[in-house]
Amino acid sequence: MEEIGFLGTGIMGKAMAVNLLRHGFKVTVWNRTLSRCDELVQHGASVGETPAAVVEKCKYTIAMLSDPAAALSVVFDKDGALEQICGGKGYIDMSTVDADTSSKISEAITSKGGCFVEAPVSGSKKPAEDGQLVILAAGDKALYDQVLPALDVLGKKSFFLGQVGNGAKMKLVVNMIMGSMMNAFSEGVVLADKSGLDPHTLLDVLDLGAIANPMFKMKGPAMINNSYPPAFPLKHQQKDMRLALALGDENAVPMPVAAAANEAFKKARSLGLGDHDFSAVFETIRGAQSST
Ligand SMILES: NC(=O)C1=CN([C@@H]2O[C@H](COP(=O)(O)OP(=O)(O)OC[C@H]3O[C@@H](n4cnc5c(N)ncnc54)[C@H](OP(=O)(O)O)[C@@H]3O)[C@@H](O)[C@H]2O)C=CC1
Ligand SMILES: O=CCCC(=O)O
Repeated sequence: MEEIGFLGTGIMGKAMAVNLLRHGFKVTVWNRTLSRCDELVQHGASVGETPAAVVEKCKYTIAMLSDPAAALSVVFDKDGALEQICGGKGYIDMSTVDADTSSKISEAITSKGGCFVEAPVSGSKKPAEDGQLVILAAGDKALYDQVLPALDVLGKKSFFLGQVGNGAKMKLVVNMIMGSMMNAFSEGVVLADKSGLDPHTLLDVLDLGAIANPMFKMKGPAMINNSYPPAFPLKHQQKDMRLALALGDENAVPMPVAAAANEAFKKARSLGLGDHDFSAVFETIRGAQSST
């Protein structure tokens, strides 16, 4: 496949770009904080000075950026990707954003003759390192087919969901469920502990029953030790709850559970936990219990 551009080398972008390099792809990376590209250079990446420079060099460019503001800025600002988009170029935005943001980017790219696919992902740092993401793509089917060899390296399964916006919406629904689950799980672990049960035994019981899942299994032991090394930063989970609640507003879907979960993530952010893993929402319950 042609050389791939990669914009955004945070937790996910770095792991994904390294994975592409390991599988023999030529990759040119850019990150707002350029020094964060250094490690990728050691893995064989080239560096572009700006998003525009990366798009000029590469037929296909992937973006993996924190939120809607970042995704828009990297496309529309000076030296942004849009400056070099033209016929034959493809732009694949894998950031988690809302459908409106994705549509704005899609319209701008296609108005200059380029092709656009949104492709947010399920799965976190480790699945990104291992090429085990679940890819929720939508947009230009021809571009999707062209970049499948790269998506197949990044993920264990890709869904093509039709028109632009459907990938973004699917991702927000999934993360809304995940954020609500994390809150219920946190309450359960604290309740077990405070009522005299061993929380480790709770994890064993959960793991054998109908609500067993990789998230409880993976995050539970660290949470019990009050340890939250960032795989999925809490500030991004709260962004996803906010965007999912807005989608609920648009569609008149009552979501009281998600709204309460969002409040807990906001509280965690106000306690300075935004850069911790999203499981640090546990602290808002543990802390409330210990102060009473
Ligand atoms: N971590 C996870 O488990 C998962 C995350 N996601 C989603 O993937 C995306 C990336 O997440 P993750 O890698 O964890 O996040 P990080 O916070 O680790 O990285 C964010 C990236 O966005 C860049 N960025 C932030 N603001 C701007 C801006 N205004 N202009 C240009 N670049 C900007 C950062 O650059 P700089 O280094 O300069 O700050 C960095 O490259 C998010 O949308 C997230 O919701 C999806 C699935 C899983
Ligand atoms: O958006 C982040 C998703 C994290 C996960 O799926 O484990």
